[in-house]
Amino acid sequence: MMAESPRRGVPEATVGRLPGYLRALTELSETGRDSVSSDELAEKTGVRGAQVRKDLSILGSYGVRGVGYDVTRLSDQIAAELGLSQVRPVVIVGIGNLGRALASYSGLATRGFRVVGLVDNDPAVIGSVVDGLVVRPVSALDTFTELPDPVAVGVIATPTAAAQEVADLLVRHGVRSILSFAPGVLRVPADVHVRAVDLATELQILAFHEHQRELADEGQDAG
Ligand SMILES: NC(=O)c1ccc[n+]([C@@H]2O[C@H](COP(=O)([O-])OP(=O)(O)OC[C@H]3O[C@@H](n4cnc5c(N)ncnc54)[C@H](O)[C@@H]3O)[C@@H](O)[C@H]2O)c1
Repeated sequence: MMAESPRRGVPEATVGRLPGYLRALTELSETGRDSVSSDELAEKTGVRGAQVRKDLSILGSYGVRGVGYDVTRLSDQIAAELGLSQVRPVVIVGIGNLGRALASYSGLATRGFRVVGLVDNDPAVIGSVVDGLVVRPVSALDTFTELPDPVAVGVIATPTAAAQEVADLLVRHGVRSILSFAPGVLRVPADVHVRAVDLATELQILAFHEHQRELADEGQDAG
């Protein structure tokens, strides 16, 4: 059975496609478009038209025949479903190559997130400034988690060896959503949501497909 998000039975796979629809709708809106058909949304997001219609109907949105979906209304609806109507504070732990790049990534702000804290444990890094924010020691996590608007997402950009320790620390500070860039599995309590971005795994999957193509080509040459 497909996993469902806890609140109202929106399948996890549908949730995973909503950001793509929202990005396409934002682009359309920026070019002054008022409406869009499900087939155009499908083309822009690489999802089948029938799937787009099904996903949107789960949100209670049905296109008008011959007109399609209202771009603004659908964007608002998806943003509300994703909980983007409020800005969510983010703290990044591990301000090395990747942490610095993430801290300066403007796409976070335009998608409803605000980096409020940068944390590292290296005295050589602590005190440096990245995109207007001073890197703080790990002990400063309290400062961010006790804000009136506490940290919603903790991003882990440390080496793998430190990732579990950092995840434990974030959880102890009440962070319930973690995005980890460190390869490997994190053990967290059941009410903590972890998303992992593993670049090396993605590249290895591409390598597998390259390898299959090479084997097929060799087979053809031999035959
Ligand atoms: N750099 C990339 O392009 C890239 C791409 C994909 C994934 N990753 C992954 O992201 C992670 C970071 O990569 P990087 O290249 O930025 O490494 P990096 O070595 O440049 O930076 C890691 C930072 O984490 C800090 N750190 C280490 N232990 C810590 C702890 N316990 N608490 C707080 N800070 C701590 C270090 O002081 C350092 O500043 C790695 O797990 C890596 O595999 C990196």
